[in-house]
Amino acid sequence: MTDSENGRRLHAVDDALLRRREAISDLGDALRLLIEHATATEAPTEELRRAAERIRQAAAPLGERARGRHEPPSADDMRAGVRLYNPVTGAGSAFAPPLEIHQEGEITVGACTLGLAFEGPPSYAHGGVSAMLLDQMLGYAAGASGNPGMTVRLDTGYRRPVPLLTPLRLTAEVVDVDGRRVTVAGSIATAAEPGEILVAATGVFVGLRAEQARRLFGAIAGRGEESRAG
Ligand SMILES: CCCCCCCCCCCCCC(=O)SCCNC(=O)CCNC(=O)[C@H](O)C(C)(C)COP(=O)(O)OP(=O)(O)OC[C@H]1O[C@@H](n2cnc3c(N)ncnc32)[C@H](O)[C@@H]1OP(=O)(O)O
Repeated sequence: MTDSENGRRLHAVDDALLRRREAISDLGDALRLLIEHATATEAPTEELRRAAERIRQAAAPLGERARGRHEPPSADDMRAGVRLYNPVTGAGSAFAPPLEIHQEGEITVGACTLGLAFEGPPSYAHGGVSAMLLDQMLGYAAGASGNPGMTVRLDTGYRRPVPLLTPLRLTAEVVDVDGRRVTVAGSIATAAEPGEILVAATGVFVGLRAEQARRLFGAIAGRGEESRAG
């Protein structure tokens, strides 16, 4: 194969992957709309039954070719941090708000709006949802500082309830690195009043030893090697 033929082939693979990622995001958008409408709906009971039937029909072909627990999604790229089904940030996840995260210097900044599906106390977010957002934010900050790790501790202080259907601003910052142990602090506020902290959290993240990484993720890494080799 000539260089230009090889180049065209790689380009076609990239295009196919990009199209698949777009399709996954599109499906994620549709699922999130479905969840939000299904949570908010006061449609007649018969309409709920018809919708349930149509949704089962739509879901069936998606289940025909499904991956298993140790098989990463074909459109993901773990090394590049592309995780389309992450339940907090994944564009393809039905549950994800999704939270959008970026880095501003040393500070990790996140933005999202929680819909009615995330309700705990009436009109406010469930406390577990706030903890989930903060776990992701703090974990991202640890990774962005060059110290990726798993959460071993997450302390969450709920100062004010987090309003639904309101743009939120989240921040996180590494406060200490002690060997494999990284301590990160973060918070949730509304975008309109970023100075008023609603929820504050401190998390401890531990970088895995090689043996721990092999024990926990060896099966998945093995699959990655196989699919790259193939
Ligand atoms: C741009 C970059 C982007 C990056 C994007 C990435 C985004 C990702 C975001 C993802 C976000 C989501 C992330 C998630 O959701 S991660 C999912 C939730 N977390 C877990 O499932 C972790 C479960 N825990 C374990 O499997 C083990 O504890 C591991 C394997 C992690 C450590 O194994 P082990 O427990 O046997 O420990 P060790 O012998 O190795 O020693 C470890 C060191 O740590 C200290 N320690 C242990 N426990 C605690 C504790 N509770 N408080 C304080 N310190 C603790 C310990 O004393 C020792 O310190 P030292 O004695 O050496 O000083």
